[in-house]
This record gives sequence, structure tokens and C-alpha cells, in this order.
Amino acid sequence: MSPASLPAPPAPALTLRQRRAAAGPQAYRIFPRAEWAALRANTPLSLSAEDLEGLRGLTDRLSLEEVAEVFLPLSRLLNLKVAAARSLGLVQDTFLGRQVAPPPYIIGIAGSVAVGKSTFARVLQAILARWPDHPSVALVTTDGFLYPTRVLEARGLMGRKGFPESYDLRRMIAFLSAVKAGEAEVGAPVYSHLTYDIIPGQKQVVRRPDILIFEGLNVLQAAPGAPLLASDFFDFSVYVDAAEADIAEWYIQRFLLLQRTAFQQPRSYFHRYKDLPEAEAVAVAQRIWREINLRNLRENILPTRERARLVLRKGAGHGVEEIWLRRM
Ligand SMILES: Nc1ncnc2c1ncn2[C@@H]1O[C@H](COP(=O)(O)OP(=O)(O)O)[C@@H](O)[C@H]1O
Ligand SMILES: CC(C)(COP(=O)(O)O)[C@@H](O)C(=O)NCCC(=O)O
Repeated sequence: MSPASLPAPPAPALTLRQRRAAAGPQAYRIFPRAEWAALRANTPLSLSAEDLEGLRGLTDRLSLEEVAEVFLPLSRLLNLKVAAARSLGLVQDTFLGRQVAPPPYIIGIAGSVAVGKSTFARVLQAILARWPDHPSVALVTTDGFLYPTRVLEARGLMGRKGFPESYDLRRMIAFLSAVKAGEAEVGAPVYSHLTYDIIPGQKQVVRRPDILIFEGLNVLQAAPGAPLLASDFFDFSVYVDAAEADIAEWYIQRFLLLQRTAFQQPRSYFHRYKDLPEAEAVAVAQRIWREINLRNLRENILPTRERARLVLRKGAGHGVEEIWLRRM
């Protein structure tokens, strides 16, 4: 890859405390992990250690403790919210004098590249699907709505992947709108991290799920002049948050792991890096992080955090340490 040679990103203008205050001092209830864990009530632990095996990202440190203390309370909250949304739907049915099937409940998941969104979304999908009242949970990632490489190259955007202008937002909104309207089958394009491009002709089909998890760094962003935003279709949203230095480290570690695995395949976009000595590979990863992903985090992703209903603050070891729940 040849990212545009960009100057180092500016330091963020606001501190964490200032940003939190900007959302309104009353906007969130803040839970230390232990307090949040107690909100699990008696939700049963529905995943075995074996089930977890298939769910892990590229590293394998997600623990059963994390599931029990962070995910189970969240799944209980979401289960209650899905039930409440369905009850509200019944009110509308009464008003209209006819019964309409409840639309899919849509959960948006936002956060930086490499903060752990995909890992979080996959575990949440598996846990929510264990609840008998909403067994069908689909997961779609917004990378499928990136423009194909051909278009990004033509527009000089290969160094701006993940920035707002690199996505086909109209297509993304049309997808969400069709899912929310209860269409029987809605297709989403599919992205390959291996080839670093949209897979031509491939579609992920969503068939009226009980819940749709929609994950990507841009899901809480507003597009200037657009009449509708992705978040207009969300019933709930989560922002996965962590310190910049930790996310950078996870990005670099993931890059090194991919170098030993995916990059070895000749089809990999990063195949040319497969034999780089570690110090050079780290330098490449650091450069991509700094020039593209960190910049995007500061300019376009972090500013959307306070739109989320729930913010999960992760510590250096990936464990969630603090949970912010919007009061309304
Ligand atoms: N809870 C977790 N415990 C341990 N490692 C994790 C956890 N969540 C993510 N990771 C690791 O951090 C890196 C980034 O996670 P990933 O889910 O791929 O992020 P994103 O989808 O936000 O780019 C991956 O290497 C992944 O395996
Ligand atoms: C495709 C992406 C924008 C999506 O990121 P994700 O939300 O999957 O973490 C990102 O993985 C990406 O390619 N960023 C551009 C720079 C890089 O190669 O990391």
C-alpha cells in the first residue's frame, strides 16, 4: 500500500473529561466493571469454553470471565429492550388496526480500527442468539460498503480507506432501510481483508432476522447533506473505546500476526511484506496506523462516541473496565 504522505495528525483538542462533559454531565451513568457485572441478575452463562473457541479474533484471550461480567449483563439489557420495542410495535398495530411483524431490532457497533469491534460483535451475536425470544441474529460489517479498489484508486482514496468518502453511504443506507422495512431478503456486498477489496459478485443475504448487528467504524457518523443517517435505523448503539496507545499496540500486534498467516498467501494484498524482518514490519504497521487509522480515529470516529447509547472503555489487556450507559 502507498498511503498518501500525510503530516502527523493534530493532537486531540479535548481531554477525555472535557469530551464526557460535552455530552452533558448527566448524559451517562458510569459503571465500574464490578457494578456492571452485578446487573447480570440471574442470566445463565450460555456459552461453554468450547463455544468460545470458534468466536475469538486472531488472538485468543477473550475469557469466560469477560463473557460473564460484561456480555451477559449487556445481553440482559438488550433482551429487555427488544421486548419493549416489540410492545411498542403492538401499540402501533392497535392504532392501525392490523398486525405487522416486528421489524428487526438493529444494534450499531462503532469504534476505531483494531479496537476489537469485530471480536465484540461476534461474541454479542452468539450470546444474543441464545435467548429463545430472538434466536436469529445477523451480523453485517460496514467494510462491505467500501468502494471497490478500482473506484478508490480512480479517486485517489487508497490512503483514505475507512474515511467517510471511502464508503458508498447511499448503498449502506438503502441496505439498512430495506432491513428495517422487513424485506424478506436483503443483500450486502462483501469485503475481503485478504485481497483488500470488495469480492466481485458476492453477497451476504440477510433474511428478516430478529436482531441485526451492524458493525463498523463509521456507523455513528453523519454525512453532510444526507437526509438519513445509519443511526436513524438503530434501536441501540455501542461505542468500543480504548486509549490510543493501546489501540495502536493491538493494530501492530494484529499486523505482525497477519504477516505470519494471511500475508503468506500470494493473493494477499500485503504479500510483499511477508518476509520483512520484524522491526521493519512494525515500522510499516506504525506508519499505516499513524497516517491512516489514527488520523481517522481522531477526525471522524472518536467525535461520534457520545452518540452511542453505551460506551465500553477497554483497558490495556482488552478487558472492559468501565461502562457508560446513556440515561435515555
Ligand atoms: N476481548 C479481546 N481479548 C483479546 N484480544 C482481542 C479482544 N478483542 C479484540 N482482540 C484482538 O485485538 C485485535 C483487534 O480486534 P478486531 O476485533 O479485529 O478489531 P476491529 O474489528 O475493531 O478492527 C485482534 O487482533 C483481536 O484478536
Ligand atoms: C477496511 C477498514 C477501513 C475497516 O476497518 P475495521 O472497521 O474492519 O477495523 C480497515 O481495516 C482498513 O483497511 N484501514 C485502512 C488502513 C489499513 O490497512 O489498516
